[in-house]
Amino acid sequence: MTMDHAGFAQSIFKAQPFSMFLGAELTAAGPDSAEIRVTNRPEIQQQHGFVHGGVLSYLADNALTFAGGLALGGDALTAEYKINYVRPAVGEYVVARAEATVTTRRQAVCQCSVYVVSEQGEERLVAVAQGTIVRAGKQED
Ligand SMILES: CC(C)(COP(=O)(O)OP(=O)(O)OC[C@H]1O[C@@H](n2cnc3c(N)ncnc32)[C@H](O)[C@@H]1OP(=O)(O)O)[C@@H](O)C(=O)NCCC(=O)NCCSC(=O)Cc1ccccc1
Repeated sequence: MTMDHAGFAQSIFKAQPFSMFLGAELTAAGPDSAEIRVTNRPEIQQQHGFVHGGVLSYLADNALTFAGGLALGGDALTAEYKINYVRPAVGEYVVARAEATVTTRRQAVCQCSVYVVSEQGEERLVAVAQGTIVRAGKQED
């Protein structure tokens, strides 16, 4: 049976109160990839008017884990990730695109790029992240 990746991912995403609080949208999901966006607004910015690093981290964390969870075929959690903020995010919205680079029995190593998008639709890379996503659930011994 073919898995409905987008439907499965949307059902989990909509059950995340924090994602709903931020007004985030899961805009794409595939067998080993995910895209999440947040519209820029003053409430998510830091004191210089840049999108707060915590929001960029949220986007990377969530996109990495959706990509990894889809690649692993079920419920998953972020074990760790690392992020580089390479340019301030100033624009209309921020979007994170993640994919699983390596998937093994227990874990998926995933990479993510976060872009800020201008009113004209121009994308600029603002952060890059890599994380390890593991299967969720207790070990049955
Ligand atoms: C500054 C650095 C970290 C390092 O730069 P370097 O390696 O020396 O490289 P370089 O100088 O080449 O710059 C690279 C690019 O960056 C641009 N640019 C640089 N500075 C500015 C500027 N002032 N304004 C505008 N743009 C600036 C620069 O034009 C260039 O862009 P381009 O290639 O021409 O298009 C840079 O990577 C960066 O800003 N990252 C994003 C950091 C970020 O947004 N963090 C999250 C928010 S903080 C937070 O939430 C937490 C918090 C808690 C408590 C209190 C406060 C905050």
